[in-house]
Amino acid sequence: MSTHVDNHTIVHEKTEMINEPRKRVGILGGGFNPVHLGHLVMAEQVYAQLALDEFYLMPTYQPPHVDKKTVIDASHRVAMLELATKSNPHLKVELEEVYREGKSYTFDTMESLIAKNPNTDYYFVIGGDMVDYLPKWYKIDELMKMIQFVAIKRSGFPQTSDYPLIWVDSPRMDISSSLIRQNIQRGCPIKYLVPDNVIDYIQKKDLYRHDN
Ligand SMILES: Nc1ncnc2c1ncn2[C@@H]1O[C@H](COP(=O)(O)OP(=O)(O)OP(=O)(O)O)[C@@H](O)[C@H]1O
Ligand SMILES: O=C(O)c1ccc[n+]([C@@H]2O[C@H](COP(=O)([O-])O)[C@@H](O)[C@H]2O)c1
Repeated sequence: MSTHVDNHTIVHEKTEMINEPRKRVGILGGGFNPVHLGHLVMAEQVYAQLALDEFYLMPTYQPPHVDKKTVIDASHRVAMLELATKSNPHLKVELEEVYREGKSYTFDTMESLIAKNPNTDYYFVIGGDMVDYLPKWYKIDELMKMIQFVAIKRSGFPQTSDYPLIWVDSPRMDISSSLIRQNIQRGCPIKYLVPDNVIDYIQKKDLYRHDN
């Protein structure tokens, strides 16, 4: 087999890339400490309402801001995400930040993902509670030019921003990872708040009972 590549082949390949429809990919970044039904409902709603091609849940390695609490080891958070997304063919887990380690600044992550996938348009999803905090994100103005932010409307939080966000309406769910951790510590149920296979994992590994 010849490995010779002539100019005609290169031009042909470039034309193919240009003609290829751009891929539309959603990302929900978070601690997922642990993943809960609120995350999964948001992901599914944005995937469907924006007619995306794929959707990724992306665990942080280390939350980017110091005022955030610590998270348990990434290996457990990833294992729970794998279990939670197993039955849904278009929900996947993105491990970019876990592999990179260190603080998970979204700018660094998206710069790397865009370099690896230049034919993809990214839709980065955040809860409505995080919108007011966007001006404090690392290199936010550059990040805004690189990706499209999508905000999920959340009760009790304003639905306005100076940034060009897409607002998506999703069933309001008053669930958070903090609530799940609190329930576990207090011996309160987490059934129907977290997928059953994730509950099994939490019990088997004895997570969250002793610390937050
Ligand atoms: N119930 C929910 N409704 C809307 N957005 C949510 C909900 N739960 C989490 N989010 C959003 O999902 C993203 C990832 O959140 P994260 O993994 O930190 O979960 P969390 O439940 O907010 O965690 P914690 O309680 O530990 O702060 C964030 O943008 C957050 O605003
Ligand atoms: O890059 C930043 O400055 C930045 C600041 C706050 C949050 N984020 C990202 O927003 C996502 C949700 O954050 P959190 O703290 O609610 O888990 C997660 O992917 C973080 O990396 C990113």
